[in-house]
Amino acid sequence: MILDGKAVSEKRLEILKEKIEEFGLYPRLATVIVGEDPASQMYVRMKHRACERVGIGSIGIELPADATTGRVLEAITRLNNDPDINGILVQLPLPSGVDTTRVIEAVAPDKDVDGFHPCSLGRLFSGTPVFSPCTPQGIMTILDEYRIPIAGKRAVVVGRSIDVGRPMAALLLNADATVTICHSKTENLAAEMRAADILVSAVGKAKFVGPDMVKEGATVIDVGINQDEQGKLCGDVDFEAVKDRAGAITPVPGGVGPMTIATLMENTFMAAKMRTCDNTTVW
Ligand SMILES: Nc1nc(=O)c2c([nH]1)NC[C@@H]1CN(c3ccc(C(=O)N[C@@H](CCC(=O)O)C(=O)O)cc3)C=[N+]21
Repeated sequence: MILDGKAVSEKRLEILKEKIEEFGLYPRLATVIVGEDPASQMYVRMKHRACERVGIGSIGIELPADATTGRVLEAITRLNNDPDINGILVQLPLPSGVDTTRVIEAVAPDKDVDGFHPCSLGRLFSGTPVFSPCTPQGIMTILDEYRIPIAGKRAVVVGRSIDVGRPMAALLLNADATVTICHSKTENLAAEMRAADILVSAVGKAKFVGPDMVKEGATVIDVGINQDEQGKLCGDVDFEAVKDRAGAITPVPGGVGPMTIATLMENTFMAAKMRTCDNTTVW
């Protein structure tokens, strides 16, 4: 079975659009992009387009590639203090001259729709999440939509980044999976991966996951964004070689990517709702 992230994201965006209307809210997202990396620009454009579609206002802050950390922090402080902005997204990666950790930690936790702030990650790891990072949360949504059982299952996450691997493991653990995190130093990696009922690959290497690493019937989630020999977009998984062995598998494109954006919209709605309706501060 192919897990159609595009279709699930469309469905979730439609539902969200109705909810936003029903609540009479006009959430607003600010994106911050530093430099002119074409891929980053494309992702940010896609995010603004999604905002428009569901009734979220958006503004884009663009800083030059040589902006100092101080200059980026200044922009974030302004957005933190702007009552019209509910969510702040700093597009990653930042240029090497900018201190990414300081920038992430400068975002007000109640506007942290990316879920990368230590407050958000701390909540997630304690099992009381507020904003979960969009890519792993989007993966949970897709597993849920297709009714893939998680509780008690063996989940293996390959990759330990702050934006994908670590929060993915925390979300799966919160859903009662037995979770293993693998990384570049893992011994007997293929054997670890072969034990997985749910295998999440966030490695960044084309055709990294072959059939010898996949248990028959496993659910395979491909977070990779790579290029094949022809320069075509492809994931970490050798899709053609794995698809018949896997019980369920996400394609690239059309799998995890669209879910990331749909989840960002949901997080931004949640940020607006928290401020306007809940009348409580979760922090
Ligand atoms: N602060 C921050 N938050 C992010 O969420 C974030 C980020 N930085 N930096 C970069 C990554 C990457 N990312 C993607 C979003 C959508 C697709 C997506 O929709 N991809 C389409 C294909 C698009 C194409 O044709 O290239 C698909 O897979 O079907 C992919 C990747 C968000 N990221």
